[in-house]
Amino acid sequence: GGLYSPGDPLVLLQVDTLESSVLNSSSAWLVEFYASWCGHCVHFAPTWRALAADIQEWSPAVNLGVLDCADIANQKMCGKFGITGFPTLKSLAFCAWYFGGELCFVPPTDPGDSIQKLRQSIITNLEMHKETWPPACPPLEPASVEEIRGFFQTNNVTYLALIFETNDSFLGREVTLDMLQFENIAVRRVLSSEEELVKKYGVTSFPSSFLLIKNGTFSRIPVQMEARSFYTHFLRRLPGVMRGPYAPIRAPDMLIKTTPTPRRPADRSKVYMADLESALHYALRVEVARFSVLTGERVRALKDFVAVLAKYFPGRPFVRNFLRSVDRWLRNARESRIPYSGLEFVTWVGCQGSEPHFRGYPCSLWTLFHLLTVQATRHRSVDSREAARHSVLGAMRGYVQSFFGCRECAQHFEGMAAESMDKVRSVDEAALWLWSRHNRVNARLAGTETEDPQFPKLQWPPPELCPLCHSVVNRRHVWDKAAVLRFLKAHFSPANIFLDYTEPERALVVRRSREAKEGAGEWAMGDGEERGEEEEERGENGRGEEGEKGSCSSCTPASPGKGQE
Ligand SMILES: Cc1cc2nc3c(=O)[nH]c(=O)nc-3n(C[C@H](O)[C@H](O)[C@H](O)COP(=O)(O)OP(=O)(O)OC[C@H]3O[C@@H](n4cnc5c(N)ncnc54)[C@H](O)[C@@H]3O)c2cc1C
Repeated sequence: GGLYSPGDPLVLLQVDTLESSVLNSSSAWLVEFYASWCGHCVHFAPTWRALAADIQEWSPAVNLGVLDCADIANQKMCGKFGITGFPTLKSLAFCAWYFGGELCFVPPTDPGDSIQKLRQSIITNLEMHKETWPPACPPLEPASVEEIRGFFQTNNVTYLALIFETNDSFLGREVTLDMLQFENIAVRRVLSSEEELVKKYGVTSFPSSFLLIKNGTFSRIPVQMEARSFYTHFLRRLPGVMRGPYAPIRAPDMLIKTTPTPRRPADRSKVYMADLESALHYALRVEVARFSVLTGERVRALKDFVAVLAKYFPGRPFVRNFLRSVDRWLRNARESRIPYSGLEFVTWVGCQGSEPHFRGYPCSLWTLFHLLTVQATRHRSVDSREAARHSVLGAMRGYVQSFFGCRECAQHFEGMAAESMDKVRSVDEAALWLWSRHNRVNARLAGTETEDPQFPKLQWPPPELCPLCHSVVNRRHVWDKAAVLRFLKAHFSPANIFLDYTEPERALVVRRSREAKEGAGEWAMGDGEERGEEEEERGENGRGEEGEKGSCSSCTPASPGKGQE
């Protein structure tokens, strides 16, 4: 389930229905690619729904759809469309790209736009595709004197409504599309510059509209206001005008399979390895993989992120081996371009929301980074270059900037980072910095529609988790930072990570692509036919069966003294 339901006046697409209904369709499609976990998509959904309702009548020519890129099944398709942030609007214009492999997107519309602006930009986009005009779409260009003169000879309708307007007005085109499903009437726009027609009908104000009847008579359309809804209301009630047999496209909705996710009871005082591993997979295999090729800043961000993970992630041995291999591979890769492909399992436990669009990935990403900042306090680095390479906050900043799909979240986070991240002087301060910035985000989001009612956004840790963190001075709440730091170190410690609901161990492999040409490689996680040097690196308890139950102290990279550096 995503943010939309089958009752909404738009088409819920899935990877299979996208192929069958959108590609090669006789109408134009505007598809919102969203991620159900993305707060800004939650905010945008009412706008998109309202737009769909507003232009429902245009549906033989223009259809609105949605595709949830957070749904693993759709991931590849989203990658194919080059979706790198959410929400993204793309118009899939009816041209032959599916056959020719050519993508013909129009520039995405700004999700902050009003319904009117979005509606008008649909028309503008349609008009940019003159050669590939959707067969189901009526002509929208201005009418000429000749066309009007011979109109009733060439068209079998009783009425022709002429909307006189200035060039920049969208009214005529909107009413034309609004009347698309109605028979026995046509609507054409006439520009105010079309002097002969303006004179002929005695038009004195723009916009205004005239009704021509097949028997040769004409009259001004009497409306209270020269506006879209008044025109369509009048025209749809003319005698002999009725709705045609067009049936809107709804069928694909039926194909949407929603498998209810089982509730996984979780304890709020614990951290779950399933969330952390899911965050890793989602980050590396979904978010990073959205970019078909990585270059420049993104390569650096990925390298820093993986370096930090390889050093600090207290994972099961096979995950740690995997991270170290990726790190090594990324560091040694001379190539500046790194293509790769995807992988697919994600289970939320501590981050499971009461609805599928709550919590999940962003929750696990916060958890992962808190854990990493705390792990870093356990490794004192002597070499400052080494320390810089393993700066958790720097890696988080780079990751969020380069890859985090919720682009507005990324902007907010970057704002906070730019303001104060460089003032952080120690690993302890880094853990506290992230804690306090996360609390700022919690405060900003409390009470908004992205808040899961069952997990209200509170200042964290609440008194029941850490009584000592809170005190009151002069009747004002104050945090005891030393207590908070102690609490963070205990909460995000390997001993507090539980393995409930983790997937069984898999061998995760980094390999050079078989097809790799010179200068390019691939990295992939697989079921592991190709175990290379990673095999030798397996930890002492390679199978980790004990570790499947209880906490994860046995799967940590060892305590500081044990020399994992
Ligand atoms: C970098 C970043 C920026 C974001 N910006 C936005 C935004 O601008 N707008 C938007 O709508 N959403 C944003 N989000 C998403 C949002 O912050 C939440 O992650 C999401 O709404 C899920 O909330 P949640 O209730 O699961 O708890 P989360 O806030 O995700 O927290 C996850 C878990 O971390 C623990 N926790 C909570 N607070 C703290 C803390 N202060 N210190 C340590 N641990 C803590 C708790 O155990 C909590 O369950 C952002 C996410 C990230 C990762």
